[in-house]
Amino acid sequence: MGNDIVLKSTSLKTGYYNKNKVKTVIGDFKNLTLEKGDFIALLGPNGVGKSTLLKTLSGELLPISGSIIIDNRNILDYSNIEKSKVLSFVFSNVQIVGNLSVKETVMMGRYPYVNWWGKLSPKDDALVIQALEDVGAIHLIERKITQLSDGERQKVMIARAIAQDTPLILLDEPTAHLDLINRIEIFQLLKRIARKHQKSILLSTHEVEMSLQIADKMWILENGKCTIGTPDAIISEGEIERVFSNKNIGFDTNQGTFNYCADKTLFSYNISIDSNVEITEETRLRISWVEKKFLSEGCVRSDTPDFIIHLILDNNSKNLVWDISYLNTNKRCEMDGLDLFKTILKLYTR
Ligand SMILES: Nc1ncnc2c1ncn2[C@@H]1O[C@H](COP(=O)(O)OP(=O)(O)OP(=O)(O)O)[C@@H](O)[C@H]1O
Repeated sequence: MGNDIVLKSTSLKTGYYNKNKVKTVIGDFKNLTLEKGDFIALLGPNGVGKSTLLKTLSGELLPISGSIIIDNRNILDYSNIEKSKVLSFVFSNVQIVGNLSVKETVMMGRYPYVNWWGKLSPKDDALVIQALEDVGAIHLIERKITQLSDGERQKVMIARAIAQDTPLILLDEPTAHLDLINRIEIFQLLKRIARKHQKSILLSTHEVEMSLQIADKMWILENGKCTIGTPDAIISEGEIERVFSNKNIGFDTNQGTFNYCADKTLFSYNISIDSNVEITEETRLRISWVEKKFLSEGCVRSDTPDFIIHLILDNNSKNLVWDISYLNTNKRCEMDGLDLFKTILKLYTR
């Protein structure tokens, strides 16, 4: 195993045994490798087997077959205490045991290293402080874990994993239930940790757009198989569209974002801008959002459209207005996208 490889699995099958010892294979993976400093997002639809894979890689679940080597040793050969020195696992639903303080919670990450007398050393104390500083939660150190918000608690659980100081950190949906700012913060924080401490980090997530922007590599699970690649490779191979798009969700490969589309085509349109209109950034933005609205309603752009929509400067009001041509009718309406859509819909359905 190369020096930078932290985990390597070979011919790994994940899954479960029922009461009668009948096995269900959930995932079948040829080779999976995690290297030092990797920040990897594990993605896939609900129920595809992300948690099962993480639990198997962490040794919580036995593989159906195949091997997992961590730090040059088979995971089955590790005692629990030895395993907690090579990998830490952050769960999505934080199980709070007792009424511990933030400091005591992060201290738990140091228990694999307690000395003969079961005592934590000043070095352990320093590592706990450092971990809380790394996640930006040092100000919470004296608080009770039960008195934190979900985002704060998640940062503390990540601090505990940092304090555990393992080469490998696995996280199961660490951003579930968090608001956008906290989701981005957790992603960036984990990436910083991967870089700064050369940890290998694998997290399961449903954040496709964020993973494309922040992760080094993506592992995409589908039908029990895993496709691995950098975001640019994954996008250019059309993998995101294939796995995550459907008739209602389109993927914009240039922007790396999803667009919501309607099931049925309603009407076709074309938008143009009058030469008297000054095209500012705001106008351009407005039009692009009008088009998103149209897309979500099932309207398609066409060169031979049902509706010709022209953005003009109204001579009287000096405001920008939409001029709509449909059959032999002309109608005007406010710049607003919803107003435009409703006006067109009325003409179309009358
Ligand atoms: N203990 C279990 N015994 C049997 N089957 C299980 C068990 N836990 C999960 N499964 C099944 O294994 C499959 C994969 O579940 P898993 O939780 O790994 O999916 P996931 O990709 O993490 O899903 P989600 O995105 O919804 O969290 C599902 O069909 C699930 O019902």
